[in-house]
Amino acid sequence: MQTINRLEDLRNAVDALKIGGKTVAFVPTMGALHEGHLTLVREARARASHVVASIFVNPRQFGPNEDLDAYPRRLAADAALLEAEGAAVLWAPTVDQMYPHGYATNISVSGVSEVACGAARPGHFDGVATVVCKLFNQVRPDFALFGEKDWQQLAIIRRMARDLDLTQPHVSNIIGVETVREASGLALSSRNQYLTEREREQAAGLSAAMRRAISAIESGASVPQALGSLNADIIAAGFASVDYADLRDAATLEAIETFTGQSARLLVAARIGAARLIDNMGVGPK
Ligand SMILES: Nc1ncnc2c1ncn2[C@@H]1O[C@H](COP(=O)(O)OP(=O)(O)OP(=O)(O)O)[C@@H](O)[C@H]1O
Ligand SMILES: CC(C)(CO)[C@@H](O)C(=O)[O-]
Ligand code: BAL
Repeated sequence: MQTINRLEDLRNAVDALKIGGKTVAFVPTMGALHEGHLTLVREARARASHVVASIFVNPRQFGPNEDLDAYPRRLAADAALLEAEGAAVLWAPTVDQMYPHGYATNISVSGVSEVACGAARPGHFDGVATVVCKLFNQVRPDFALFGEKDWQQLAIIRRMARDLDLTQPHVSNIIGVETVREASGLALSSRNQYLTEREREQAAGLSAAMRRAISAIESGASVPQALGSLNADIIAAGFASVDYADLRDAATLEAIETFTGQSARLLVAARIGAARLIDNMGVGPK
């Protein structure tokens, strides 16, 4: 595997990978890799001839009081994991390369970016859309893979690809991969490292509470009532606060007040210890 940190070298490497009509699948990450990321790489390998992964802790998607400085960075260990999974190229640009002096362009996807995590983290999804658009233009992959753990992010990237007529990748080749969980049900996340052992056990209560709320909604309970009980259950599990616990349309993320079997997603963000954890699950037809 080649680790590359100059754009010109990346372009040459990707051109070489594509010789003979070979395909490239791209897995963007912020590093601190875990089994969730590695599952994306395996899925990418199954879909394309070669895999390009990126590691870039993107300052534009962190708010002023968020964990940009504390975010775990361990490039050498991550590179070894990617190499063992058969990735061909690791693209690891610096902040100055991504946003050189004078950089002035922002991509903002309205609607789907404005609710849930977008309301709780102003500017976050502009930062995500902007960096992902740049990464797509830099790598020009045939496929790109994202985790469903970040469901709203995936919906925003698909909206952006559709709206901007992106072809590398085309929106139909932006692939969502099911959330990888610990045996306890806790969704794997780089930010789980901020949890103590006790908080990690308590955090497992989040997915259990979500599953109970989904059963209630699918059995006909009123959505506001089920979400009220879910909030209480999350706090009872040991979380300090709930940023949001919403039932939303799976694609547009519009709020759903009455569940009538439509394709819906239960999305939650809640705080425990030093971590803000997110999770989401499907409701209704799978
Ligand atoms: N548990 C998981 N299952 C599947 N995909 C995942 C999982 N965790 C992260 N991913 C995906 O990996 C990609 C890179 O995510 P990122 O590097 O931000 O990791 P993360 O664990 O989500 O970190 P964070 O703690 O910042 O949310 C994203 O597409 C994300 O959705
Ligand atoms: C997609 C992404 C790599 C953009 O920085 C990031 O938001 C992430 O890791 O989910
Ligand atoms: N995986 C989402 C990236 C973020 O929280 O900034």
